[in-house]
Amino acid sequence: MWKCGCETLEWSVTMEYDDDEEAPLAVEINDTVGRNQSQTSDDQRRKVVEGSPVGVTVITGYLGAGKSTLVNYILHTEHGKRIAVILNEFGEEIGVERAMINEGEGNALVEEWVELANGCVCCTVKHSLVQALEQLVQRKERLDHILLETTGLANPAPLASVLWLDDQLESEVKLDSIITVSITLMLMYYCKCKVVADAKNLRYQLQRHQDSSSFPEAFSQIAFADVIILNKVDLVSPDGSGSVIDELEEEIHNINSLANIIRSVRCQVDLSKILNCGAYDASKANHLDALLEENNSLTTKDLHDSAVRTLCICEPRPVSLDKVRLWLEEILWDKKYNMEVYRCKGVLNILDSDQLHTLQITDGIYDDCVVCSRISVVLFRVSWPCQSLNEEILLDSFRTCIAGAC
Ligand SMILES: Nc1nc2c(ncn2[C@@H]2O[C@H](COP(=O)(O)OP(=O)(O)OP(=O)(O)O)[C@@H](O)[C@H]2O)c(=O)[nH]1
Repeated sequence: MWKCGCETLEWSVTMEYDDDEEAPLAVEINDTVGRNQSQTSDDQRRKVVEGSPVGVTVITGYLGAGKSTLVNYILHTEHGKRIAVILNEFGEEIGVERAMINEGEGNALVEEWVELANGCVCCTVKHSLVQALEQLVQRKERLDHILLETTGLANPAPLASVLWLDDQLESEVKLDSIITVSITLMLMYYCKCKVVADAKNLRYQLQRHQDSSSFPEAFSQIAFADVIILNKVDLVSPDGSGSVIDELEEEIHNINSLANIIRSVRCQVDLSKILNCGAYDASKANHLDALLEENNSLTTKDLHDSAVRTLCICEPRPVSLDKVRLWLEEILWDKKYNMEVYRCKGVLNILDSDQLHTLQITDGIYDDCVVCSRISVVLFRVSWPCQSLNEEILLDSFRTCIAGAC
């Protein structure tokens, strides 16, 4: 991790994975939120505490696929479960993910939040994940389920081995399922070649990954999934049907014949199909063993697409929303600085506004919305192929968004 700060503008660029692990941040316990949601009787609760381990659902999916949208949907849906959420981010943009999940009406009903920053949960902060799980299971009488949202670049294999094979943990937590959220219409920037991965191109992209020895994220996320949510079908066909999507499903099944594929818009899926799946019973052991074997030879570097880099800009001074929009327009659509941005998300501290603004850009589609009150720091996350990265230009140009700046 390379970091630079000046008096008024702090920023950091994640150049490569940091070996130094940090303990999980702020395990926060909310005594009231979610309580009245539980419909489990005391007897049932005792049984849970004494007997069954807490189920963990791992939510993976490429950058911007809809992982937070899914977590958000689960947390805002009536299911009577008391859920803890573990969030993982590459950089220091802790708070951005959580703001995205709390988007919409009211706060999400969460028993506990654990935030794992400064690295990817599948490699550099794997140990922190184990610590976080250990802390959570100590309070398992308060919990029915744990959701683990990974970064968009996480490879599920190391997580599967931690959750499924760790003897220390296996009596207390249990891998319930790995859910991969896939973007039906996807823009991929991969090395020097730009691939528009609509249904047709996704096949090319997957084939490419299948043939490569590096077994990168998008492919492994599909290979390891128990459930694949084929999200954003609205961007391909209005009613989520059609031969293009059928073919795409077929391709996915060629990679992972066991996965259950669910088409969705905004991850609105039947929760009974994704929670308490018990996907890792004995019958799946051989399949998982084979996949884990395939991943064993990989190093940390192999786990990730080295063409993707992340920049996080933190600015404590309020910014002008109009100027931010203009700034983004120039970068994303006018290509003023000749950069190819794949994903951008942020929380904005807007001048004279006591509301929290989030912004989201995936595949060139812009979303901004007001979610709730008060924020003191602006956070951005931008990922793009490293050959076009120019941090200084981005940072300098972002300064023009500060309210009052010329
Ligand atoms: N059109 C459309 N947009 C969607 C759908 N699902 C999610 N989105 C939008 O896609 C953007 C990214 O969604 P997120 O849930 O933040 O994606 P993510 O996978 O958590 O993103 P990262 O954590 O950055 O990898 C947001 O602007 C969502 O509102 C969908 O089904 N259709």
